[in-house]
Amino acid sequence: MSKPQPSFNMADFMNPSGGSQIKKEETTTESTTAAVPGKKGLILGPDGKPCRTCNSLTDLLAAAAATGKAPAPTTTTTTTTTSVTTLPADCPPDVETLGRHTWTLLHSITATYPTVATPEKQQEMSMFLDIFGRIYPCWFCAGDFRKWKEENKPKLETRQDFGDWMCRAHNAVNKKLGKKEFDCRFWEERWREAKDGRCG
Ligand SMILES: Cc1cc2nc3c(=O)[nH]c(=O)nc-3n(C[C@H](O)[C@H](O)[C@H](O)COP(=O)(O)OP(=O)(O)OC[C@H]3O[C@@H](n4cnc5c(N)ncnc54)[C@H](O)[C@@H]3O)c2cc1C
Repeated sequence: MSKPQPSFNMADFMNPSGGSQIKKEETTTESTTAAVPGKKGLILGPDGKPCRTCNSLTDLLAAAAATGKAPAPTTTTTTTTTSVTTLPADCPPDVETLGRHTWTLLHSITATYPTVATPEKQQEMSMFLDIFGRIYPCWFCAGDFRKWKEENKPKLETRQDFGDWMCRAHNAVNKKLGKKEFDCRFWEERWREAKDGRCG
């Protein structure tokens, strides 16, 4: 069966408005061009096409709208005070949706980790983190995660240590994106044992 042909030119997808995503230099061998610091435009994947899981929906839609291939992005007010551009639920994830769901998985893994882990469990988790850093679908996010992990060796002896380590890993990304850092004293309350009745 033949592969579907792309219905766009690469130049069509250079984002004229720049956008909010951090554009990172290539950090892995499997990645490609275009993501040069200071250069405006969508981040490309290994196939030379815009990488959906590396760009925000806002940027993807703005680029598509600029070429008349999609309507201009709309914003929706969520239950918080934040206005966000939202995807229909059956669309593939952008960098933000993928990130949000992945952090839920990663913090939930730490929250259910043994209080004191056996050497085997620690080895298993170490392998998981290595593989995660290689396969995460946003290639430059994965590269930065690997670099951070190299400089901050995973602490896998206890749940408390591992949860705190993951919280600091997440904060490194928050900091990079200019977001507020989370107070890691409260990671367990956030991801394991909510203190008030709202969470059941
Ligand atoms: C490994 C990894 C690397 C990433 N790298 C990039 C990147 O380079 N560029 C990019 O644009 N996006 C990146 N992302 C996505 C980014 O981190 C966010 O997930 C995305 O921007 C959506 O953010 P959010 O504000 O909804 O909350 P998220 O950051 O997704 O957080 C979800 C929830 O986790 C809680 N939380 C926040 N910080 C912490 C913490 N430190 N510890 C515990 N709980 C916390 C809060 O309750 C928050 O609502 C990455 C994601 C992952 C998993």
